[in-house]
Amino acid sequence: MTAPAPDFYDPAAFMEALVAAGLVIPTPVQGGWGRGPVFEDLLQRFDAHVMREAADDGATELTFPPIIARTMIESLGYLDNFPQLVGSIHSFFGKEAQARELSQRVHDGQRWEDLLDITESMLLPAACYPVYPVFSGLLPEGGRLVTVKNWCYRHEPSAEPTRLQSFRMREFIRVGRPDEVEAWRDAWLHRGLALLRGLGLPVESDVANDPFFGRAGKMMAVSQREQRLKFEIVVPVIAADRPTAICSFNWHQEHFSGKFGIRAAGGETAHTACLGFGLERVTLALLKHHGLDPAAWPADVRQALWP
Ligand SMILES: Nc1ncnc2c1ncn2[C@@H]1O[C@H](COP(=O)(O)OP(=O)(O)OP(=O)(O)O)[C@@H](O)[C@H]1O
Ligand SMILES: [Zn+2]
Repeated sequence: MTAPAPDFYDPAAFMEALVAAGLVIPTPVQGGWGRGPVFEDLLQRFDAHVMREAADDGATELTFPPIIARTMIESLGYLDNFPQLVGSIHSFFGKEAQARELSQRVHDGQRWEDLLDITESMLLPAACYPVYPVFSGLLPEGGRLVTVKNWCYRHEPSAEPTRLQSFRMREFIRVGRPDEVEAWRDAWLHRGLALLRGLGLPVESDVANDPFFGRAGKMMAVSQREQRLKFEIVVPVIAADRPTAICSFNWHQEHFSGKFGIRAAGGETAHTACLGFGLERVTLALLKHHGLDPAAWPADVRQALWP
């Protein structure tokens, strides 16, 4: 093996190389870059690989748009925990006169956003959120397993290639008796590590916490860690000493099932857990570790992704 180049973990140099190779297409939005055909092909191939590995689990695939009801965001407590990340959809509800004013202000280079009003929707921050209400009521024996893939929005603009404002997640969502759900989470933690190591990524898992807002948020983060409710699989992508989370496991216990009245087959309140692969981050990790030309990737990695 050759030693990595000195700039191996320079995020700006990595981004520049991705752009020069046509893998990534710059746009004026930080963390809003476009994907070239090779990048997108790799991302879809990784997703297909995950779906093949999970095929025997029999997850039901559901598809939702990348928007979510404002009332859902309110009831999920997202505004209490992550107000810094939200994306809210606004539109124009005015009449002719206001439309003329809007147009005039745009042409005059003045601010115009106060002429908009909120709509009933917000941008989806996590692919699993629309799924929980689907489970409302009494679950069948053995609970349920659903998978979704979706675009997620988080307002965390950054020039760093692995921190996007709009990105995709492949998630699996398990709901059932507390012991079933915990066992599923534990099993997938091992499966996830094996799957990613099988693609030549030097991944590790660790207890983690969500980026809860503010001072009260610090305490929530500590408690989440103490209860070991969140795990991440991490791999160095833009820094050797600060590995990037490419897959996260969240055990919500009764958080969602209490809100949406989800009961296990025996009648007790169910538990839920989800796991999500960050698809752009996995793709970036593969490019970082195997090089920017997928034709030259190790044979076993190619075999897994080009079966
Ligand atoms: N801003 C982002 N850009 C790209 N991928 C992301 C981003 N935020 C999260 N992800 C991916 O989605 C997965 C699931 O999201 P989750 O909410 O658990 O992330 P997170 O723990 O908040 O991530 P981080 O701690 O890095 O902000 C993460 O493991 C990661 O791979
Ligand atoms: Zn989730």
